[in-house]
Amino acid sequence: MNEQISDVVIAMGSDSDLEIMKVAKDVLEAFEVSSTLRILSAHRTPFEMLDFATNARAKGVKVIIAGAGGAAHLPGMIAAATTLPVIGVPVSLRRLDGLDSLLSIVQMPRGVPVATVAIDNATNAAILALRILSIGDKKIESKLIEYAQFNRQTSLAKDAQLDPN
Ligand SMILES: Nc1c(C(=O)O)ncn1[C@@H]1O[C@H](COP(=O)(O)O)[C@@H](O)[C@H]1O
Repeated sequence: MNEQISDVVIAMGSDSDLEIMKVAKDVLEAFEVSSTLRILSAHRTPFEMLDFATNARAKGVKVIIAGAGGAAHLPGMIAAATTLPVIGVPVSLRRLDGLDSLLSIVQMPRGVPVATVAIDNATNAAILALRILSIGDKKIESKLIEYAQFNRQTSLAKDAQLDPN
């Protein structure tokens, strides 16, 4: 088991989610924030998943990103066992196109929130994690401002190219 812990842990239900979830790690890396990838499943490794969620805060984790597909109970079960913020990524599978994952993650009962991003949108999960971390970190805050400026400039350039007249 990987015991190395960063501010952000990116958990996923299976290695088949890795291609989608790895994007969150790449985005965090671009902001110079390290993260730890874990395969944890509420269904297949319930005891390890609960052990992780129960002890995450004490180990220094600040935000948990959790992605899963299908009957995607992982983000909600992690949220049930920690008071840390949990960001859920619905991963799309071949059948049902991710709608099952989305509904499994987003429809949490009152009192146990999972901040759910769009289907397969691990980028937004990372950006939201960075926004949470930026509350206590000026360096991340200024990088987020730069990122928004970059997106603005990119969009303005596309607008200008569309019809230069
Ligand atoms: N939804 C969950 C959970 C869970 O919620 O605990 N554990 C695995 N899975 C999901 O099962 C899908 C298929 O997994 P396999 O490809 O390993 O059969 C994956 O998208 C995974 O997230």
